[in-house]
Amino acid sequence: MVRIELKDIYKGYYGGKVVAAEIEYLEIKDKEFFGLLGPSGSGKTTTLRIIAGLTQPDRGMVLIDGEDITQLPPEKRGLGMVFQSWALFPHLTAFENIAFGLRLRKIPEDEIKRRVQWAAELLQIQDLLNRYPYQMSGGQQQRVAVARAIVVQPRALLFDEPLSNLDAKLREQVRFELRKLQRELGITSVYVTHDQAEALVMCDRIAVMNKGRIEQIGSPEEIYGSPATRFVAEFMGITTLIPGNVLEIVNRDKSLVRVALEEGNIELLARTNLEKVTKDSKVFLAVRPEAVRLAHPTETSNVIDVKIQTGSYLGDHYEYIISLSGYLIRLRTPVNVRLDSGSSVKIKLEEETLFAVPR
Ligand SMILES: Nc1ncnc2c1ncn2[C@@H]1O[C@H](COP(=O)(O)OP(=O)(O)OP(=O)(O)O)[C@@H](O)[C@H]1O
Repeated sequence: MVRIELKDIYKGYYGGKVVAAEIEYLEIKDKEFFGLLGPSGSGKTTTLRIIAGLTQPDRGMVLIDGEDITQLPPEKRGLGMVFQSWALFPHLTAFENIAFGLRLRKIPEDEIKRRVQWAAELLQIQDLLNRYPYQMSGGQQQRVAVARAIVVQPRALLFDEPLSNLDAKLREQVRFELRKLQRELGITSVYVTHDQAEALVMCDRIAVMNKGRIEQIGSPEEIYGSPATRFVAEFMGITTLIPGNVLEIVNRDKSLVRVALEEGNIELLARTNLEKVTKDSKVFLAVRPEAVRLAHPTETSNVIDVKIQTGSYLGDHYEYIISLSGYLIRLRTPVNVRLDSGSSVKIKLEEETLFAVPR
């Protein structure tokens, strides 16, 4: 079992002007694939380096399975790392790159051969073991870097944007392979990325970071579907936030509230987090394109009249811009449904997909 905890961590630079990481408590569970997600400079790498022992925190503790390892040097923590740059040794073959950590540990030669073979098979790079890094593609080098990290049988794996040097198509493929490998090995992993989609498809849980602090921890569904703060809502790709006030709690079990938008005399039902939002709370209604569609004639709940402003053809659908309470939102329709600019339509805003975020 390998469980990682951070307690009361603080790391600042320039006399505290820059807070690189400030984390009250974070637990990464056994066998979990845990994502640290946030924009550039939000403290993801600092947090990962503190776990690795490459950065010493100003304050706080790092624990593995309850044991305080804060003072332990990186090489004694038993953690495997895969970096963005992969950092393969250019003058060593794939085999020697993978074997490097084993040689440092003075493992006998036949055991080294066996273990490198094991890692190479897992990553399907058996045929590449005699090649030098310059003789391999980016994706192949990346596999060698992962093989090198797992061959020492680390207690946990730490990834820092390991796929960012790969093109989009390969990145998608390797995401699934990495995740499959992690499951097979049952190894606790921490994965740093600034890519929302990557975090959503790969991780069991995600911590969204902003300015060194964790804004929200949750499953991909929770982070995407129930953002706890405005920052998370915007970072996870919600295009429009419309100010409103909560009139009433409509259904506690479904976390459904009625929100009055500040402009335009419009009331809408939306989901929210009832631990943070109560009657009369000021909120933003977070509207994603997938919450908006044309209303069926018989629908009445969350249906409003709007005017189409402009439209664009996007190959597999149309996208129209409409104004809601003075804010622009998107309406998507299939290519067989064409609407004219200036025409009036009824749209439905799905209660289940609309989310009210505390303001
Ligand atoms: N060694 C350092 N000296 C000074 N400031 C630093 C140092 N390391 C990190 N910082 C600052 O701490 C903050 C967090 O940096 P960090 O690298 O952890 O962010 P990040 O989320 O990993 O960003 P990126 O995605 O760009 O790598 C940034 O403002 C950064 O400039």
